[in-house]
Amino acid sequence: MVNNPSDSLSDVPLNEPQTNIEDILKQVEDRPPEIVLNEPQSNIEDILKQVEDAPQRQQSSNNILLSANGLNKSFGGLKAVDNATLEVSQGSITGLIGPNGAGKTTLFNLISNFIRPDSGRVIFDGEPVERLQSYQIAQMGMIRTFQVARVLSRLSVMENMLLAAQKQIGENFWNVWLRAHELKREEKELRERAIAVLESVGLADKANDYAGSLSGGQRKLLEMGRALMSQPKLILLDEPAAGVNPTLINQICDRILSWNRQGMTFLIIEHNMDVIMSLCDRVWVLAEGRNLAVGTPEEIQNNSEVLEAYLGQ
Ligand SMILES: Nc1ncnc2c1ncn2[C@@H]1O[C@H](COP(=O)(O)OP(=O)(O)OP(=O)(O)O)[C@@H](O)[C@H]1O
Repeated sequence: MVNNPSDSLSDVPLNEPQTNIEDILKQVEDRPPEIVLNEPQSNIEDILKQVEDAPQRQQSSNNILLSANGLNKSFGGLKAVDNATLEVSQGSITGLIGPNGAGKTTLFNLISNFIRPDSGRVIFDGEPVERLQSYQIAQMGMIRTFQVARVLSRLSVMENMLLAAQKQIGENFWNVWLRAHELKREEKELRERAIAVLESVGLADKANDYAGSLSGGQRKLLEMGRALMSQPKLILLDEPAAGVNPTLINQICDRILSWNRQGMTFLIIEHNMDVIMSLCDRVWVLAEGRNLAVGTPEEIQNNSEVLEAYLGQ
């Protein structure tokens, strides 16, 4: 006689699954000790990390938005940045100056992680960032510009602005292409914001021109506008006045001051001392990769070591 499957099922005692659960619970209880030991180890690491970070979190609550400590970077035998320290207070315009080759741009690159430090620590907005990718730092709200403005020449000024508003996910072609397509959804709101920012940098009438047709100074203004589109917490400007005519320099300074009054924090590398003196609350001086001085613009202007470093050049 062939067994009916339903008959055989009905033969299974009802309490069988309960027995299985008990077995499973027993197995969990009997887990090998090494599995259990792993858990406290990772907790201890977490706790140590929290203790390590505690002073910096404290600093952050003391109004320090960015702090770099003991940063080092060598290129072959050349120590470009040598145990450098720098702090930027929330809401400030902080200057970074020094003779040619002092290591200012390298320090910018280390802070924004365009290059990795050999050692040292960077805390941004209360978090250590020296191990993050540069795009992750940008996503956290630290945006930088370059000595030679990096605009997308074959796109219009407006397209440059719209792309900058997207979450920074790296600069390769496909990421840019993906971003361009994602834009469709939120375009209206972004366009309104872009027009407002372009008006504030005096480029609204160039919105439909190719970015490549702009002058060097206008590209710098566009780069600053792009930085603002992502609504950052801190903007790092690398020589905003270099190669720019005096009228545009005044316009750039006005814009920086006006955005600062609205709450934006800036760290600025600049050789033009008039710009540094008129904009900055506090100035850090580097020479040969090392910290030489820090103080108000007036203090720095009258610091004999700083004058010597520049004259020595
Ligand atoms: N990628 C690199 N490879 C080798 N050397 C480098 C590199 N980048 C910078 N340097 C060297 O490191 C030193 C510091 O350069 P850096 O550009 O940071 O100085 P800087 O203060 O920004 O100078 P400047 O005011 O002229 O722009 C210089 O001697 C420079 O030649």
